[in-house]
Amino acid sequence: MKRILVIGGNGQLGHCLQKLAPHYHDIFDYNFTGSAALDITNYEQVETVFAEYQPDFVINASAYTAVDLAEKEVEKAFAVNADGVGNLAKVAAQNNAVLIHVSTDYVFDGDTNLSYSEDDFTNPVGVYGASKRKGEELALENNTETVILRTSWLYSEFNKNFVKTMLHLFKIKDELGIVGDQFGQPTNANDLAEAIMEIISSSKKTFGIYHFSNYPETTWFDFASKIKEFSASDVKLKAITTEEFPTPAKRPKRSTMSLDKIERDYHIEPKYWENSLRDCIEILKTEDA
Ligand SMILES: NC(=O)C1=CN([C@@H]2O[C@H](COP(=O)(O)OP(=O)(O)OC[C@H]3O[C@@H](n4cnc5c(N)ncnc54)[C@H](OP(=O)(O)O)[C@@H]3O)[C@@H](O)[C@H]2O)C=CC1
Ligand SMILES: Cc1cn([C@H]2C[C@H](O)[C@@H](COP(=O)(O)OP(=O)(O)O[C@H]3O[C@@H](C)C(=O)[C@@H](O)[C@H]3O)O2)c(=O)[nH]c1=O
Repeated sequence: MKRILVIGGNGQLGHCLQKLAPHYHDIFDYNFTGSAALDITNYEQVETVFAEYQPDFVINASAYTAVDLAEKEVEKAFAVNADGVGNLAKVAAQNNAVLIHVSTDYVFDGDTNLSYSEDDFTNPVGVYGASKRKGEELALENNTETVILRTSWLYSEFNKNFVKTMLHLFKIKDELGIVGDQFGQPTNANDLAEAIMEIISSSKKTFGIYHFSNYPETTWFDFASKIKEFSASDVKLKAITTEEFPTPAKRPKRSTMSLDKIERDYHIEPKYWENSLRDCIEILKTEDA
């Protein structure tokens, strides 16, 4: 049986992978680790866990994801998102393990009207994006058998994310201003977990960078408006500009990614974000009931 080591098992994506694991228990053995058991910034610890478990595949679902705080905690963001990823890639290569690493649309500056393809120029506008881009480079340099999945605007029923923040704010506010001039593609992390497992299960693997998200593009305001509709909230939403919602970190204006390559190489078809959002809100409603 092939072995999968999941790093960041307690995170949002980690939880989605755990939820999906029973579907694959006949084919794969899993080891889910949190940062207490495996801190990827600690090279010796990475080596020890690999030596003990001997994984065939490593899914890196761990990251420093606090976009605004990263502007202050630069070293911490780079330690996890860059150096830690380099550690994983090196040790994975020494152990002949395939690395599936997750990255972000925030590696792009967003100053475009086109969808980004995988080999487009990166130019992060914040520390989080810069640290994730460095992580991509270190992953590819240190392990030729690396698949990088860049995704965007991730949410799910687990952990902290935009959908859960909105649902909380809808309960405590009468009116909310939401940025309507930043464009991107929301992605249900459960769909990302499925894509990762399809790639791992695929008999023919191609490596390198792939984009994966739900589609088509939208704005944070339109995304919030659908969250309001699906949750039957009567909060009042107002579209505002980026300038009207100042944040410590700059965010890309339009980070929409083309999804053609993953469809061509792995036959993974993109899903409509509205359908995936509806699924998530239905789950959250039953949890709330
Ligand atoms: N969230 C989003 O909107 C988006 C996320 N992404 C990317 O998707 C991936 C998954 O994100 P998501 O699930 O939302 O992230 P979360 O913030 O929910 O989870 C990240 C996990 O990383 C773990 N972690 C942090 N530091 C370390 C470390 N030094 N060693 C080991 N583990 C560590 C934490 O573990 P513990 O809890 O055990 O401390 C945490 O559970 C990340 O690569 C992220 O950059 C891409 C686009 C959008
Ligand atoms: C809470 C809130 C946010 N916003 C805006 C701020 C920002 O421009 C946008 C999204 O806010 P957030 O801070 O929740 O999202 P943010 O942390 O920027 O989300 C990003 O996270 C990282 C990890 C990624 O990799 C990205 O793909 C992306 O998902 O919504 C409002 O306009 N009104 C509000 O009330």
